Amino acid sequence: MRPIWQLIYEAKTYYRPLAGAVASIIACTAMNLIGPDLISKLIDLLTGSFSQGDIPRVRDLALLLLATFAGRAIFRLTGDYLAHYAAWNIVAEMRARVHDHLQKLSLRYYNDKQTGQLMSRVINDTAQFEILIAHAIPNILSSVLIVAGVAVLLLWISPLLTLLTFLPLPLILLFSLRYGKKIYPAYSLHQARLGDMSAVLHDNLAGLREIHLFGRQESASEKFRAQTCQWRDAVMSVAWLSGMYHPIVESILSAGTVIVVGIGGAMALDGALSIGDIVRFLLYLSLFYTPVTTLVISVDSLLQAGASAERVYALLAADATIKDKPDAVELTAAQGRLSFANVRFSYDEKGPVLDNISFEILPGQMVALVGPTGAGKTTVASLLARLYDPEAGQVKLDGLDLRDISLASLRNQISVVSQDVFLFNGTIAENIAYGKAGATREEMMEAARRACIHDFISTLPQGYDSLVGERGVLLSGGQKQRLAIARALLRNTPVLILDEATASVDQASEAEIQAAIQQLAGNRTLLVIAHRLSTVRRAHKILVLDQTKIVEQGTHENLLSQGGLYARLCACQII
Ligand SMILES: Nc1ncnc2c1ncn2[C@@H]1O[C@H](COP(=O)(O)OP(=O)(O)OP(=O)(O)O)[C@@H](O)[C@H]1O
Repeated sequence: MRPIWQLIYEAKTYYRPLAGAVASIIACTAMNLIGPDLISKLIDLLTGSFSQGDIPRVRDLALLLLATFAGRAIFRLTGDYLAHYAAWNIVAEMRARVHDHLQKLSLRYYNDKQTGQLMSRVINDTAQFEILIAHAIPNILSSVLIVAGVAVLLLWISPLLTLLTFLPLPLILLFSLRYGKKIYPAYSLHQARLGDMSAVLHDNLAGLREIHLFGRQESASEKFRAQTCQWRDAVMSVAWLSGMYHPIVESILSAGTVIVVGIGGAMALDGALSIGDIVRFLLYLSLFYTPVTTLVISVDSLLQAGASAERVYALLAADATIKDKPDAVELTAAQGRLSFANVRFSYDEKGPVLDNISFEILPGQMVALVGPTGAGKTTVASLLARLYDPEAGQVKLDGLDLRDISLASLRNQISVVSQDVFLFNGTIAENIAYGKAGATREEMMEAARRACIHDFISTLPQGYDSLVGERGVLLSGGQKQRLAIARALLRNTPVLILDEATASVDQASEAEIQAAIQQLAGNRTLLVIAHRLSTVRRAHKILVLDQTKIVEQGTHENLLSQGGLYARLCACQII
């Protein structure tokens, strides 16, 4: 229940509409309670010594009843609107908050998470808050008010009959407590299964190309179907529990009606109660049963929202490990001196990916990082951009430990073109300008020219305003890479890291891009990670990474003459 209290506490920003909703609920309850009283008065009048002179009283009672019903409708509408207004605002804010938190969390957090699962928390779990705020809590409030009001009125009509009618209530309470214990885990499981199903759906849609290429549509369908079956089973277990609960509660409650009809009828015959009182008692009793059932359903929703709130707050409690120190330095224009000092880094308990790595890249130098696949080259780039922090040692820019520099200012000094280019669904211009807000068309075109993509863009009917499709599906791998290079060049940062940035580009274009990038070296620091060693021959220094260590470093000629790993790698590529 703690997450529910936390959510209710956080809803305080909407106290005005919520207070309005509460006031409307109270007014609506009052209207509900007045109705049976007016009807029984009418019956008393009609079954008593009714005369023509009583007609105005009948008319007044009817008009009052009409006003009560109209008032009830107006207050219900107002309460409903205000509660929904607050609820949907809270859901929207919560979704934005969870999204923003996800943006802040370090990459390490995502290592063991599935995108679909996280999407389910942002969309499905937060949707439960609307049910809580606009339905469960107002229903609980109005039910409690009606139950309390009706109990007082019933006691007032006949204390004996009331006590007899309420005999089954402790049974319902006991039963409800046991039910709560069973249904809460069932709701948690339901939300978890919903998350699993979203995760598989996300994988199957994102990996559609691979599914087609490997002819795995059937296995993808089976996987999704299996997940839907698990979700269905979880929903069915919730449906079974709540489906069983409601008829049982109703049956216990209906014992009350039997008692009123039997014992109340006998009391009326004895003259201890009037027919009007019996009718009033029965009308109030029917008012009493509905809220008791509603209360149960609402407690259900409350528990379901509790399970969702728990999942959402667990996500919000995850701490961003990569964050600014309170006294972080704002770097405005870095010189671009990069260094690793005895750096050790592991992704998990499997052991270090980098161990005791030290090197320095001077401003304006072009340094290449080469090595076998999986040696840790991309990891070096990630540490330089502070996507991760080292376990031991220091990564520095201009002699400052990256942990002492504000993240925003650090990222303003470094551009990284990654192996896997990600383009956003939008136009080519939007994707190039992504790295520099407010870039002019001219600047964008200049960057595109340097990345050898301008000519291609010019052939498109809509030029720079052409759409790239989701994740850039409308472009080839090489075109995407060139766009990503243009995006990085436009930023014009003192440090540029190219991680296999030209791997999908044909050799002629690669030579052109290399020449353009080479021109950049001199006034910026360049770290080039490449498998195609022909692209790194002119580097000031080549670092050779293998099995967590830098095993060789020097110029192309030096390293070739040493006849070590670099020479062997070059021999394989016959450069
Ligand atoms: N997010 C991650 N979680 C766990 N292990 C990872 C993660 N990313 C990379 N690794 C592991 O770290 C090691 C180094 O990976 P890295 O991507 O840095 O190698 P690389 O030299 O860039 O490889 P390649 O040349 O194939 O791109 C690999 O063994 C890889 O399996």
